[in-house]
Amino acid sequence: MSAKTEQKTVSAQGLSRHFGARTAVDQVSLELWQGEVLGLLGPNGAGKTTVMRLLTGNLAPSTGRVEICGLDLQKQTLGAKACIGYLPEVPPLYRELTIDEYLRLAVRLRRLARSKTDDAIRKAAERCGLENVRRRLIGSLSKGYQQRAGIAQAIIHDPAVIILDEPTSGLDPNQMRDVRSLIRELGAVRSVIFSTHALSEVESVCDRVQIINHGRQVFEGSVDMIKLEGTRLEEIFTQSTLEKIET
Ligand SMILES: Nc1ncnc2c1ncn2[C@@H]1O[C@H](COP(=O)(O)OP(=O)(O)OP(=O)(O)O)[C@@H](O)[C@H]1O
Repeated sequence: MSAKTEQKTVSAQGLSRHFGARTAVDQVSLELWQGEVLGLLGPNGAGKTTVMRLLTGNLAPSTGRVEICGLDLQKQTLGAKACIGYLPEVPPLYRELTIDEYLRLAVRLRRLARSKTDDAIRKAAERCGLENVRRRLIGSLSKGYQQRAGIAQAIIHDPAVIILDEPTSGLDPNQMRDVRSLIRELGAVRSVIFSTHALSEVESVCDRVQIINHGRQVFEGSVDMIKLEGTRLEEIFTQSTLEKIET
């Protein structure tokens, strides 16, 4: 798998988030190092998106704290957010813009220096395999290419931490394979957290997996260790998310 280093990039402790009487996330902690890919798993409504929104500073926690590259997300917000790239579940795309125009907008939103704009767009487009469609309207591209555009905006500022909410959802098998290998490439030198419902994806792409159920962390472990022990992730998932029926 990838080359994990000693550099801790994400540290989230005791994160909870309530929406009125509903607890979406309950005391979740999470750590990530440079060169690591973490898969976030859980049934529908488990709290994965909410955890990601808390980690990216798009949502304030009810309790707990998040550090990104040693910066407190709530107190040193701008610095911490500059280290994060985020692809939400519904990618923030503008169908009427070309890829180039869209990435130019992403550069401006990230307040990168003007002199770095062209280079940043070229690198992000190259990394995401978008070189040949830079002048095409986003609305005219396939879902796979649109997803790549979403990832390109997330990495435009070369962040240390990349957070992707279901990046392969709705893609065909070839597009899935491409996005998975992109995640692996990104995770080789950065830190990536992504959510998915595809367990095989976690086994092939991730270094570690964390399972959430009803807002609580119910499993955390290394993918290599799971394989070494001869256990199947599917079994672990079923066991840790199984609803116990009271008799
Ligand atoms: N803004 C909100 N207001 C009220 N409840 C919310 C809000 N956002 C999320 N929730 C609730 O929090 C819980 C967790 O939702 P979340 O979207 O984080 O789950 P998820 O694991 O990402 O689900 P899925 O796999 O279906 O995308 C759900 O019960 C959801 O209804």
